[in-house]
Amino acid sequence: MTDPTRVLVLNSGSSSVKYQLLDMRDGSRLATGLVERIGEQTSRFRHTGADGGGTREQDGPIADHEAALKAVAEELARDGVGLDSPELAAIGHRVVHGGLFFTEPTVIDEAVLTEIERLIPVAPLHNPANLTGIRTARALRPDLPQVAVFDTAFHTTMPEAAARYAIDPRIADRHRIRRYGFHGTSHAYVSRETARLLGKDPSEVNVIVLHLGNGASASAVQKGRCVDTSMGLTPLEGLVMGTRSGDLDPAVIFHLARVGKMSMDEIDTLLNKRSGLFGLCGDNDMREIRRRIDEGDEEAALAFDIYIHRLRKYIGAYYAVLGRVDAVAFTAGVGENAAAVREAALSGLDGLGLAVDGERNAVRGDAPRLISPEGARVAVAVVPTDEELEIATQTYALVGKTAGNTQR
Ligand SMILES: Nc1ncnc2c1ncn2[C@@H]1O[C@H](COP(=O)(O)OP(=O)(O)O)[C@@H](O)[C@H]1O
Ligand SMILES: CC(=O)OP(=O)(O)O
Ligand SMILES: [Mg+2]
Repeated sequence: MTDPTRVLVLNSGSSSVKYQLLDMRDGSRLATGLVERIGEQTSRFRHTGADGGGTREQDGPIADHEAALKAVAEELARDGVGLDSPELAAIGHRVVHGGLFFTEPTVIDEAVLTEIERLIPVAPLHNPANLTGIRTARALRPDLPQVAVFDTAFHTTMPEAAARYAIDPRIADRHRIRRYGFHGTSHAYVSRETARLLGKDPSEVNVIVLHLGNGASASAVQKGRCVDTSMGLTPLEGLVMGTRSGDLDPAVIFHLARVGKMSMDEIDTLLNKRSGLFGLCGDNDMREIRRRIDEGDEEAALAFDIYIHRLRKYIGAYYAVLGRVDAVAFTAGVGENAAAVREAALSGLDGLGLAVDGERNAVRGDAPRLISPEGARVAVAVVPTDEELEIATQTYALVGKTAGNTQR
């Protein structure tokens, strides 16, 4: 029998599961899908078969991540590519928080599960969902290698000056408080693809990557290595996000507790789930915000301005961190689709060699592309991220290695 060549990737988020089944011989997608709003009455499940065909949708409550994964397994089986398939080589899981311990993709065993569990206090929205994904998949296919690919891994190269907070290091170390950074799989993939777009090796270029999805983060990548990123101990720090505040004076928390009489849990929920664009104007979808701005809505316009102001500050900061910048790359849902965000983020920065060409910026598409004017000192690019492909690639490489199989 030939070696199995398929990898299933599970990206279990706080309230969603995204998945892709890939054939690693050519990277083709045999199935993709998304379960959204898990735990609510209005859950939605969209499954798409090979070559983007045979999309099936289901609406209705899906109680938890375990139920979601079982539904995913059933849909895959209906397409004849179920988890029992002998062609499946491994399952790759996105794990958001890997602390400092995990710097590489890792085959999951009991000790790895224990460590991921130990990190729950610093990733309460994400790690429990990731663990459920792993445990459910293991129960369905106990014989199959399961690999964890960590959001934090790419950022473990950050120098101490960038990774440490200015607090007593003994207290910081005791509680493992430092800046870990997230979305690393995306920052790694996009910085590499940006170098490729420029026709260079990643070791030759400095890139500022702006991952603007529902969660959003920026990173400074120097010659292929991350030297700074905007998320910290948890995915709350940094940019203004869909529902997260990003940076604020930590004293806001004391003030809300002492003067506002809010509990720690209430403040946590406020800053993680009821802030950012949503907290500012009641919408977290950039499409809706742009639509409201076009209709003259001032609340939406201010939310947009606050979002852009923060983004510009990080671009300037990472310019200084890197010293020389070869490219700025926009990625994820907002970065790939919202031309208005890209234009506003870089307007008036010609002095830094940064500019966006209006016509190029208006072009839509799935391919990496330049949006800076011809001959610009710094390339500005839209580079679609593909966390699932990157996780599959890393998973397959590791499983091949582990099995002593160097064939790719
Ligand atoms: N055509 C579009 N124009 C502007 N924003 C968009 C568009 N499509 C998606 N988005 C934004 O992308 C966000 C989702 O980004 P995504 O990277 O998929 O996030 P996540 O992986 O965190 O769920 C949406 O909330 C929306 O704000
Ligand atoms: C780490 C993080 O913020 O992830 P997401 O954008 O998927 O919520
Ligand atoms: Mg995302």
